[in-house]
Amino acid sequence: MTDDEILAEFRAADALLQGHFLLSSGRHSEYYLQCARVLMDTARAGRLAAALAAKLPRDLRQAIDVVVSPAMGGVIIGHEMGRALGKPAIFVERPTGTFELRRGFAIDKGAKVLMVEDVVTTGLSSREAMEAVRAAGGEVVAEAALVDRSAGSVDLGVPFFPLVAINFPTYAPGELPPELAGTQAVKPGSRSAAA
Ligand SMILES: O=P(O)(O)OC[C@H]1O[C@H](OP(=O)(O)OP(=O)(O)O)[C@H](O)[C@@H]1O
Ligand SMILES: O=C(O)c1cc(=O)[nH]c(=O)[nH]1
Ligand SMILES: [Mg+2]
Repeated sequence: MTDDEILAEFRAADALLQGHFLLSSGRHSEYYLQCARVLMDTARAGRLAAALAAKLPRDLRQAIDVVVSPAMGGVIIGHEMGRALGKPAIFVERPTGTFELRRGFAIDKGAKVLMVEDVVTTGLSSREAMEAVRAAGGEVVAEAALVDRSAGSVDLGVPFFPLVAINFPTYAPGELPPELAGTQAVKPGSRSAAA
């Protein structure tokens, strides 16, 4: 799929939002990609996962033992990636603020893990999820995501395969541009404000 075709899927799902958003990292942005709206169409979710899986080198695809995603945003695309790759898909979640495996999920010692996210902005959530995977005994060999909002500038410490890379500017709370300053930010994601 071309970048234009992928962004057309986001527009068709009314998932490219404009306003004032507080992101998971604490940064602010005028734009938000609501991947949950893209993935609510199961055929579209399957199509995008197949396109993302096709971006992974063949030897990497074969080496992966398990797909792990950070909840909530990573769960659906992680599950679809597991289906596309023919691998099991599990997730980490943070009911107390730190990612952990629950629900009877476990990772075999040394298992090769593909981390799958919906969106990567600063990479903070990805790095936190990778810590949980390593603590559980897994080896993170790569990450895949629907969208890299850092337009290639983020370093996750492992090879990173986004379906599309976009540069939507983000701002620290004290550095808001005039069009955002003085407007109330909406926080669509589920990371607790305290985490
Ligand atoms: O690269 P980052 O700066 O960490 O930003 C991206 C993260 O933000 C969103 O999750 P969020 O924490 O909002 O919660 P959710 O997945 O539960 O919606 C998204 O799903 C990524 O996990
Ligand atoms: O950085 C984020 O929290 C974020 C940005 C975005 O565009 N979409 C999303 O789901 N999360
Ligand atoms: Mg998330």
